[in-house]
Amino acid sequence: KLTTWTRRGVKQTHPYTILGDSWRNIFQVMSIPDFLQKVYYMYPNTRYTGFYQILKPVLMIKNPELIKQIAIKDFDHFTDHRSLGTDEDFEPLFATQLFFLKGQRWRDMRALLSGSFTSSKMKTMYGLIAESADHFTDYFLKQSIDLIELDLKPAFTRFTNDVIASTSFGIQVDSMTEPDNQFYRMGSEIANFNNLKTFFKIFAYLLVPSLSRFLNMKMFSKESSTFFTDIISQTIKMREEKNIVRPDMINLLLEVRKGIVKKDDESVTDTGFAVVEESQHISKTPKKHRELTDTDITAQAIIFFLAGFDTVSSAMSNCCYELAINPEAQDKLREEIKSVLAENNGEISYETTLKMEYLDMVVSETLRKYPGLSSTDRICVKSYTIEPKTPDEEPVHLKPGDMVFFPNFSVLRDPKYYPDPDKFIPERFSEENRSKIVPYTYIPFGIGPRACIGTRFALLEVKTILIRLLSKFEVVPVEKTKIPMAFNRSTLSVVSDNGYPLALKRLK
Ligand code: HEM
Repeated sequence: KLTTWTRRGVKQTHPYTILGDSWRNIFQVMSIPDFLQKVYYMYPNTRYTGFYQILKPVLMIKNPELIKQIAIKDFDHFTDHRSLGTDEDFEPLFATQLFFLKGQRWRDMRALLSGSFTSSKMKTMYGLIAESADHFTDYFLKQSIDLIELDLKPAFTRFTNDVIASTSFGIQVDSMTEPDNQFYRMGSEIANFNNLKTFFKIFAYLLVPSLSRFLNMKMFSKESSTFFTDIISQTIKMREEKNIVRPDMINLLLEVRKGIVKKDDESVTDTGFAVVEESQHISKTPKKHRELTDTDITAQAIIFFLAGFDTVSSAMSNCCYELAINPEAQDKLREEIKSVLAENNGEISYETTLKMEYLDMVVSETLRKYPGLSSTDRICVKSYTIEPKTPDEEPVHLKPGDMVFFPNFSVLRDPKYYPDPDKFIPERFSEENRSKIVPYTYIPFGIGPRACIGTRFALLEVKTILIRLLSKFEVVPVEKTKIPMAFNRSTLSVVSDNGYPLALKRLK
């Protein structure tokens, strides 16, 4: 019987012996957000609840102050994410990605990469994002029909694919007009964690890593690893031989490798309320421990792809879904877009994008209702005790290897922090209301030194596409649009189970 948490004095779920609580997700009886809600509300007045991911005991931390304590104040005890069993000598392209690196290796890499995600670096890359957004909008503008019915998610996925191809791999593709291009095919293959084969690979890694190694079961196919490695190494070679400078991520990483540190222009406006500032932990880490190899650069370009492909297209889709079913919010946003553009001679630039306050409120509220990842984990790396705060709590002793879990989705939908949590209310994030948000409850990008590194990039992409789309089209619901949304049961992200059937209505 799985009773680890009961024995440690923690209230726990009622798991099955072999699959723990995961049977609901394995057999897709329940979506992950719905499962989180079930555990979160099982013992309403507790700060934490124990549950089991297959056989692994996991402690769900529900209280925002305790989340802060673990993720920020006592971060040194919880520096890592759960590993998927692969390690550097077995599959370097997977294991050296920032998300999976551990301890000092993670700190060094994060410190090296963080300088590439500042506001002024985003401003430099804005032109590339805007170019892909123009191709995307032109594709629809060229169609001579007034009402284009489509599933918006696959369309946005093609857009985010093209942005990462351009900004992280240095190549230009237009996946709307060339739907079968090789980059999109290979990218979709590595980013698809929902197929049965990948599911069993992950299952095997978690249960018997040695068997996975023995059977040489790698996360990426040989074809896709070779494809991405070749693109990066050819691009690096060409840039070094011909002294080519392109305002993209590869260029920034090559500068890091050469030790070129360009001073950031701190006057550049930031991309939005949801930005997570880089932590002091990271800025204090020495910048140059180990040189970035070509494999390191490829692995990071791949994680930017994996982390930014589905999350960003989901945010765009969820936002358009909400705007379609809340037409007054859509009209208000379009008014703002039109008036800021009129004040700036119709020019859409990095600066004009960030002048749009209601746009920022709409995006912040979208990420509150639909955080890209419904939860995130931390592994205890140094023994730790959660001291009791109430008479019914006992000290909870955590040892290295124990796993804690932040239910981002449930915190962001908790009526204690966000009244009427299922309603889409951008005004929660107006200048005057922001200060009322309870600290450490706005966590769509995670929290602490290990939070998302790409927050600015993600917000800029979402805003860039929304401005273009909404200035030319109205997004409207169609018969198949499901209200309210039911969540997809096979993914960690917070997305609809019947896609995003909507229509783009050309503005007169
Ligand atoms: C709306 C879009 C996005 C959402 C909602 C999102 C959310 C997240 C979350 C929740 C985490 C885990 C944080 C934690 O454990 O506390 C994360 C990590 C990460 N994200 Fe994002 N993300 C988004 C877009 C992006 C983009 C565009 C990039 C890169 C260009 C990116 C790169 C990363 C990386 C590298 C990590 C691992 C950081 C580390 O372990 O140090 N993400 N993201």
